[in-house]
Amino acid sequence: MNQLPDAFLSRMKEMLKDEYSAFEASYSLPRQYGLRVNTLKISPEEFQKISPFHLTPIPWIPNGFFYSEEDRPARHPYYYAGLYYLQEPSAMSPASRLEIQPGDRVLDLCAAPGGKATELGARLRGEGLLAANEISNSRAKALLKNIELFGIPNSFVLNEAPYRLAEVFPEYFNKILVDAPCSGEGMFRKDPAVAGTWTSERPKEFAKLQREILPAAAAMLSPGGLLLYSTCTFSPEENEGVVSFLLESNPKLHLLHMEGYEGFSQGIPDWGNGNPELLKCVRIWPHRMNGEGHFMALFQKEGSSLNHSGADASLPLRKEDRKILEAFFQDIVMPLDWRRVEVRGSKAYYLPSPSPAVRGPRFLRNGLCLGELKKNRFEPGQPLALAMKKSHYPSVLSLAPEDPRVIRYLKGETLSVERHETSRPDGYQLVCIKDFPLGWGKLVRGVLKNKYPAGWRIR
Ligand SMILES: C[S@@+](CC[C@H](N)C(=O)[O-])C[C@H]1O[C@@H](n2cnc3c(N)ncnc32)[C@H](O)[C@@H]1O
Repeated sequence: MNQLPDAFLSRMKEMLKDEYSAFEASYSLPRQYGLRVNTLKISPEEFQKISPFHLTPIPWIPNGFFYSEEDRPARHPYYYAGLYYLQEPSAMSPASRLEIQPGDRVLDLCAAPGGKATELGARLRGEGLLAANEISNSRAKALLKNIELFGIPNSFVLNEAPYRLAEVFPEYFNKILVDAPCSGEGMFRKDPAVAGTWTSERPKEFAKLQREILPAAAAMLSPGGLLLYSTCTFSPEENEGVVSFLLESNPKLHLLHMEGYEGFSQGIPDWGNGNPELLKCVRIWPHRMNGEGHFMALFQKEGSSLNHSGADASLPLRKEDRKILEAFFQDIVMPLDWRRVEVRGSKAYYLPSPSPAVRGPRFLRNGLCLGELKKNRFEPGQPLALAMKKSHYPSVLSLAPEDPRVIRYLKGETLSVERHETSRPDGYQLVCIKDFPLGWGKLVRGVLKNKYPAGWRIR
């Protein structure tokens, strides 16, 4: 670990007093590696059975595991099947403490690269809406890819400033996560470069930004709805200070207790405006548990939930498009509500329900991309493959993890396939690793043409 900034250390000394030496000593310990199972695709128990990694459950996250540095799960084909997300263990906490029910209207306002949005989306189980927003265009693209990899079928991916979204979605969402841009003091052990960019001005600058973002989130929260604010930093002004500001400026918001864990510490009222309610906030300290550091506050807005029963907005499907789509989808054993299928340009999408008719915000994706309509035929898309189960498609090439063709498939190479390996001798095959789809291939006389998208291929 490089030398930490002096101004940071002396502020932490003042904050932590007797505990400071334990905090400082935690920086000489190795960082923690975490993996969160995608429960849309596999249960944590089943994953443990098939996983080749050294996993130990993370006690405060039901689907989270510590893994060993030598495991390298980012290189394993299961990663490309979207079976898990690699995430620092304390960063798993915010999404786990925002209760999600299938059917909820969920907004992740600062979502890229998707560490928390993928978990929120998985817990919707395909019902309701996940709106994942990211202000930076390049980061929003990474977010989209992670949402597609996870197979989340009911999402919007947006690229907007929070205040612009607030104009479009007044009191619309009943669950909102604001995992705010912050000075990142809890990242110093994981990513020493963050320590290099820290200055003593950073907390104040970020607190200003957080005070701009949170009112927009509060305006989009429906009565009775829940808002979780989180940062990965320790500075009081970005945490208890910002929470105090939000409570003072929004009298309808109240703090709630979160499901505890022995290592969680309370917020400190004196680090905000002295309001004893701040004790309900949670601080994760690296010297008190096996995580790098986080802060969370869970708010509820007064009132009871509004009924958003507005009709879903989808364009009518042209007869000829539907005919082409039906020819492909008649084979797929996956429930499809045709009122939610929309063709834009040459691409077909499956819209979430609800799918509010909104104008104005920049969308990177509105619904699940099913694939492309070509002249009188349909080419299924990569996001569709990842949102499917092996049992949904009648002809599957199921490869064992150790089969060298898995890596060759992920590299975009053409594969040889024996006749007995698929049910159909030609046409589209859903290529799977064990039971989990990786993408499409098209079989012609024993040769599988690779349909794995060029931008996703491994080198
Ligand atoms: C802590 S990161 C989010 C991490 C993400 N939730 C995850 O778990 O993968 C904060 C995000 O806020 C975005 N951001 C920066 N300025 C912003 C602003 N003014 N309004 C909204 N988001 C902003 C950053 O681009 C960054 O992606």
